[in-house]
Amino acid sequence: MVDASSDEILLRTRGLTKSFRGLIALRDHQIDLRKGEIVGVIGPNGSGKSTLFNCITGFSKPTAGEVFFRHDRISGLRPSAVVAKGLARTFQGSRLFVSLTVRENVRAAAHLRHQTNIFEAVLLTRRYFATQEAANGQAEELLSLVGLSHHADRLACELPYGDQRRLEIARALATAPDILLLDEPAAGLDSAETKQLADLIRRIRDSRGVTVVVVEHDMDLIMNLCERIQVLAAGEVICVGTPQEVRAHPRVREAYLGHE
Ligand SMILES: Nc1ncnc2c1ncn2[C@@H]1O[C@H](COP(=O)(O)OP(=O)(O)OP(=O)(O)O)[C@@H](O)[C@H]1O
Repeated sequence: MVDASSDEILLRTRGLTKSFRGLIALRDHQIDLRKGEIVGVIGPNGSGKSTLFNCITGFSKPTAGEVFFRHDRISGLRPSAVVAKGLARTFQGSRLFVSLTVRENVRAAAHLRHQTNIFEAVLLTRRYFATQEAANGQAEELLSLVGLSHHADRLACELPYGDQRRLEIARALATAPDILLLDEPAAGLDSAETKQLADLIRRIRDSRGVTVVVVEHDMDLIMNLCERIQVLAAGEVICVGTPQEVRAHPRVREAYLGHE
């Protein structure tokens, strides 16, 4: 069991801004993420939540501002370089390899971490086999963590929707991240599946020490799961606090909770 959260700051954004032809989707964003915390990002549709994830993970180039992971500036890096630093994400829609099995999906992601070069693969070196074995072991461990071991040999496209979402999380974890960013992980899940998801996210943090950021519209999930919540409205941070503080904040009620 890993200590819940520490004072170590893993991720910082400063002045992070993104505009699309004049429309400011994210303005002067700032957050300090502490190691081991579970943080929620909420806000009405179009408030900049996905833009924030895209700017942090290299899928979108910020117009201004910076992102730091530990002491490294990561803004401007390609998505694969951001993953290699230790940040993994899931997307709003499914991005599984539907024609691969569940196990193969996790193995494919593990390659981002356990890299072997083409010569080792052709020459079948000892290091190549060791790397393959490590990736296999890790895939089994992750499938067990997300409760999908019994589906390991099924095609990803055959899984029920809720299982596919958990497979996406296993795939992100296969890159051995320090920070996991989940974009609307509960979308399309029923209330029992959403509860299981919350348990899984807590398990991931508790057993692996992974810091988690969740963008979600499901208020019950956010309020029950997150220790700290940041609220965006029209691209700006309007409040950061505990679930209780956020719930009681007048600007949040006005911008978001009032329109539930
Ligand atoms: N590639 C793009 N080109 C132009 N405008 C964009 C682009 N991506 C996002 N936007 C705009 O930026 C604003 C913020 O969008 P974003 O998707 O970040 O919001 P969101 O909070 O994630 O919304 P939702 O909850 O609906 O997913 C919106 O006005 C959106 O239309």
